[in-house]
Amino acid sequence: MTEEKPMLETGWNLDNSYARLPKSFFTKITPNAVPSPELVIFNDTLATNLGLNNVELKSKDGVAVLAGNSIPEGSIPLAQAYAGHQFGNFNMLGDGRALLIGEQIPPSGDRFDIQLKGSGPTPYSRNGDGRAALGPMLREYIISEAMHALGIPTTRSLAVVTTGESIIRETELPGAILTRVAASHLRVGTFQYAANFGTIEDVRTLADYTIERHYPHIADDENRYLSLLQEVIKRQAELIAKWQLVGFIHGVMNTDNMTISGETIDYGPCAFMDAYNPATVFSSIDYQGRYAYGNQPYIGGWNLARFAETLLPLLDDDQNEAIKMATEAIGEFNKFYHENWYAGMRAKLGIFNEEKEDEKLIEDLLNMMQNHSADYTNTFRALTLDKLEETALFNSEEFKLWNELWQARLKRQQESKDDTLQLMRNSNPAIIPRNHRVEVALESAVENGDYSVMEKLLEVLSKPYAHTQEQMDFCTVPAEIDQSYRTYCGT
Ligand SMILES: Nc1ncnc2c1ncn2[C@@H]1O[C@H](COP(=O)(O)OP(=O)(O)OP(=O)(O)O)[C@@H](O)[C@H]1O
Repeated sequence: MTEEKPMLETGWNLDNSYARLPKSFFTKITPNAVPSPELVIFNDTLATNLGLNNVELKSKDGVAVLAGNSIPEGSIPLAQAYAGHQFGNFNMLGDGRALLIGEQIPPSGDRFDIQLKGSGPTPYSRNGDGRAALGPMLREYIISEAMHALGIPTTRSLAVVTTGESIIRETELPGAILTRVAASHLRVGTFQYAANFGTIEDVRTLADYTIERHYPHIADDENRYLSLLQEVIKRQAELIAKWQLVGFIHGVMNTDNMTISGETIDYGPCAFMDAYNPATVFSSIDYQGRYAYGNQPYIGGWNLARFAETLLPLLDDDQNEAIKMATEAIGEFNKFYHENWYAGMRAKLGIFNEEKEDEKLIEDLLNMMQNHSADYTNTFRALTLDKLEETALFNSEEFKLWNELWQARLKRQQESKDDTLQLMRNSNPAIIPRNHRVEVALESAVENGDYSVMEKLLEVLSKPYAHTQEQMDFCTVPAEIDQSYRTYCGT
């Protein structure tokens, strides 16, 4: 008698709350099958956290789901409608190459969107082919996971499968699908879509849905829609401060790339800054420097003002009153942002409490770093490890004076040297995903099918605050970084 094999439980436990919104918010869609899906990278830890069965998901049937060739039980696949300001211009957009297969509810009871990016055309594809190339999907995988390890709210990456199909960009490229995991895919652009193409009731429905999903504690507030605006403003202020503190440049802060949950989304032309310079831009299409590092907080405020506009009819029947409320709320963004950034900067310098002169201490350091083209990450790392000779500033008189002031400042606080050091270690990463490292890993994977470089990189990036020699060797910036790695093209 043959032994009966136990059925493997897949672990999928999908709900489709988004599909219960009015029909205008999405289009139900069956994914286009791809010829020969192959799993190339898989996030075991994340899969486990999602309550998924790793073994099953990596099997042929499991990979078919990650490729959109089969739909898991309980899934209602759909493309989400949204609009957005792209480089300041308003457009109707929507998931043109992605679909939501549902919301996974692990035993913890949390809810996570599971989205396939690169899964084929949708009614929102406009002229696009609905597909994604392997390189950019691996890039999103690496950087989003690195951001998570740095403690920055972000969408996550569960897997990348190659499709067996070539796609045409400037050249022929291997196609791929990324499984993206997010608190939700609600964007400022989702609200802009409802406000511009729907009714006030649509905006209200969307706002109520958002409150229930992300901000249930404000549900009974006197003006829940004002509270929603204030909460999103707070989360974005926290998020953008975190970006600035690690030198992350998002690169394409269009309103459709700003989430309502406060997670970082869309890793297109993003990168981490090497030499400190607020004017740094990575995207090859950002001619005006709109999305330069130093502009990110301003753009954050601009995008949130667009969000506020969508909520005006819900804030107050008297529109003058509504505008007043919204303006006041938006005005708070700068304050929240600055508080978060300033606290983070003090922590980077090992400072626990606040003194009036701290702002000047920070400002002076940043100015010196800019004047000497000092590497952002490595300067703070050198301060953390007391290896001042490793900073580009070391020989300058100005720095010597600054260092004396800093040391005196640290002596004025009660915390022990060890506590100070620990604070700095926890606030200054030893390693970030340097663009040239990422590009080398991608080249090896895409050109040679060798994923070992990427896997090693992911491993090192998963412990960014471990200041071990091995970690730090990864952080070295070669003198001759290939400048072509500094611009980004193609999706
Ligand atoms: N190859 C493509 N085919 C169809 N639509 C596309 C394609 N590439 C981008 N789009 C659409 O163009 C818009 C802007 O693209 P962008 O590159 O910012 O987004 P994305 O990376 O595809 O998606 P996301 O913001 O979800 O990460 C989106 O609506 C996107 O769906």
